Amino acid sequence: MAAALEIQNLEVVYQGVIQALAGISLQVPEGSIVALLGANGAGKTTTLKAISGFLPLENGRVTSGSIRIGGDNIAKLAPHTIVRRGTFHVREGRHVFTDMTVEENLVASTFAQRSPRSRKEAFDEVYTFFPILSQRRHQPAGFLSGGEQQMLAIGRALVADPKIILLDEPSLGLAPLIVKDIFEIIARINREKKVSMLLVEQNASIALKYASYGYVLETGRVALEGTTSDLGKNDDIQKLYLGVDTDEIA
Ligand SMILES: Nc1ncnc2c1ncn2[C@@H]1O[C@H](COP(=O)(O)OP(=O)(O)OP(=O)(O)O)[C@@H](O)[C@H]1O
Repeated sequence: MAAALEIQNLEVVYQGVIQALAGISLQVPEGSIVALLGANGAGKTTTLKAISGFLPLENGRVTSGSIRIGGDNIAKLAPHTIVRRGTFHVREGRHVFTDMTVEENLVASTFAQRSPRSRKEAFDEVYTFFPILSQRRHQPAGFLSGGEQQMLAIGRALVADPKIILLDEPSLGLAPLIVKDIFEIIARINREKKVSMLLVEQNASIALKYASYGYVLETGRVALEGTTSDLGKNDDIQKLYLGVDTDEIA
């Protein structure tokens, strides 16, 4: 299967000295959901920022390696060019414009729209996936619950009609039932719109459930990779990420 995203030997350095990624390689096949797991500071968010072109904003730099989207190396492109080519980064912490209404937040994403469809069509699609946003469309986004803000953050990505969405910790700080609802919709977007996803999650059990393949990062390197069904059976993953006491089971 063709790759929506292919990273080879990627190295990233912040402030000229802090090496955050020390040569990682990974692939997201077209139409798939791939999980990126790892402890705090392993380099997950840095990987997403390298793809979306955000590193220079934090004095970070790709020092070596390639990031290919649809075959083209985008490692040196500016963020607005990358998003217009179909890669949308839904950042950790539900970045929405809190003083703007739900619909104004969607309008703010139209600069990145790839398809010629009208705003109305794009917004109606968001409201079909997230009906609660339609009810709240004229309210300031700051009045939404955490779960609704996460839905809006994903809705803003949908407006752009991306080929691939980079999702950074969509479950963070949300109640388990809301997390399940949001992931069911993420899975529908992936299935129905064939949008590929690279998913960073601390919640390994949910990531392994919805992704088909996963990579585990450790201090800037890929320590382990495999299908999510294999990773779910791995002793280290069970101990470190799923809270299973494998010694006790044995
Ligand atoms: N803006 C920055 N300036 C300097 N160092 C940074 C910056 N952002 C991240 N780092 C460092 O790069 C490494 C990787 O950080 P990163 O945020 O990518 O990890 P992570 O796996 O996403 O962790 P978390 O789960 O805590 O978000 C860490 O050592 C971190 O301290």
